[in-house]
Amino acid sequence: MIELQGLTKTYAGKDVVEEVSLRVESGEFGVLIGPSGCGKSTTLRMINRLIPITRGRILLGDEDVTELPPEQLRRRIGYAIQSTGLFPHWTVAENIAVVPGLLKWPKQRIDARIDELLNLFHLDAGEFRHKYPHQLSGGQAQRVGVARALAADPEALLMDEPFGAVDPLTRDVLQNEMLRVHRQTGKTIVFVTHDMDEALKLASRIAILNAGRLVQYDRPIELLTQPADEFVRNFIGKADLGLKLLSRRWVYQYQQSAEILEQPSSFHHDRSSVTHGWEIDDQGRPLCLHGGRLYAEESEQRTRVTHEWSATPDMTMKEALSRMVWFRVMVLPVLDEQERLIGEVAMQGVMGREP
Ligand SMILES: Nc1ncnc2c1ncn2[C@@H]1O[C@H](COP(=O)(O)OP(=O)(O)OP(=O)(O)O)[C@@H](O)[C@H]1O
Repeated sequence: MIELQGLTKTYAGKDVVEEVSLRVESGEFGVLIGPSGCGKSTTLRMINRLIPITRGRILLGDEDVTELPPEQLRRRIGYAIQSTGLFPHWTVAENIAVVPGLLKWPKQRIDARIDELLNLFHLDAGEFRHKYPHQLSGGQAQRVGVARALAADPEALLMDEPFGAVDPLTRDVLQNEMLRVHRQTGKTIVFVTHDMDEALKLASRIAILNAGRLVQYDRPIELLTQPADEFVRNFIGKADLGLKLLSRRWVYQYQQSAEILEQPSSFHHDRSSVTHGWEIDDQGRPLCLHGGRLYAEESEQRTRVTHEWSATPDMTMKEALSRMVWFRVMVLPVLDEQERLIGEVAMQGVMGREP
């Protein structure tokens, strides 16, 4: 747990962070967001004492961080930043080993930890251990940066716009990995971003700062449905509120059972309704959708299931809806890890309930 109590930072007589109080519970994913210059990074850097506090207190568990010895602070709080901060003349393994080395872990334990972390981020240890930062793509370097922050198994992880510098596709992949790693490790995270979509996707709680002050600290859904004031409403962006809500909903919440056709060849679409069914192979993987197209004249067509044209339970409903629109279908198959059909998610299901 990390708790800020009346946290204040003053530069040249001006409060750039002013009386900020909030609590990120153990295992929570807290996000700090706000316009440029609102004090996000300053707040984050006070937590690990890179910047001295002017007033107020920060607790890690029930201990005041200003009273922790530096090596304890390094072990208990990991830190990852946008530019990764990897040492360019050190290999990936040497970079990850920095804090465990400072803590004088035995070599064997450090080696095992490096492999474990590279695996966690789906980087092949044999291949990546010996690479130098310039031999990595932006996304790979970012993974190594986060792996390094996790090296000594800290209870909390601070991240300052870690995915700010990568392209949108890689960013999406890294965000998904971050969610998975958060689920797997249960770390308490404080994450700074200026991207509302990123915040809504990752956060269990979002703190909105404006000019050094905390304006609202809430769960994403509450922020979207009950913004504290006009500033928050504008900051969230009114335009695609419905889609933003769906970015906080997951396919498994909308998943329904799928009808499997015993005799696909005899399937005939009834034009008055949107009935449809799935043809599967002997492994249970979907081959085709019969019916279920967006337009009536297409409704008798069979649609071959492809990897892109499907959903997984942990996909956001925004992504699922986007795929339905793109592929002009009313329904997507939901697949398990072996790509077997475990259900379906339908456009009607999205429309038929409150977001
Ligand atoms: N060392 C410093 N001396 C004086 N003022 C500073 C210093 N560091 C930051 N500031 C000021 O404090 C305010 C908050 O800065 P901070 O970097 O925390 O903002 P931010 O919300 O992280 O912004 P961004 O999204 O642009 O990174 C800004 O107005 C900045 O100019």
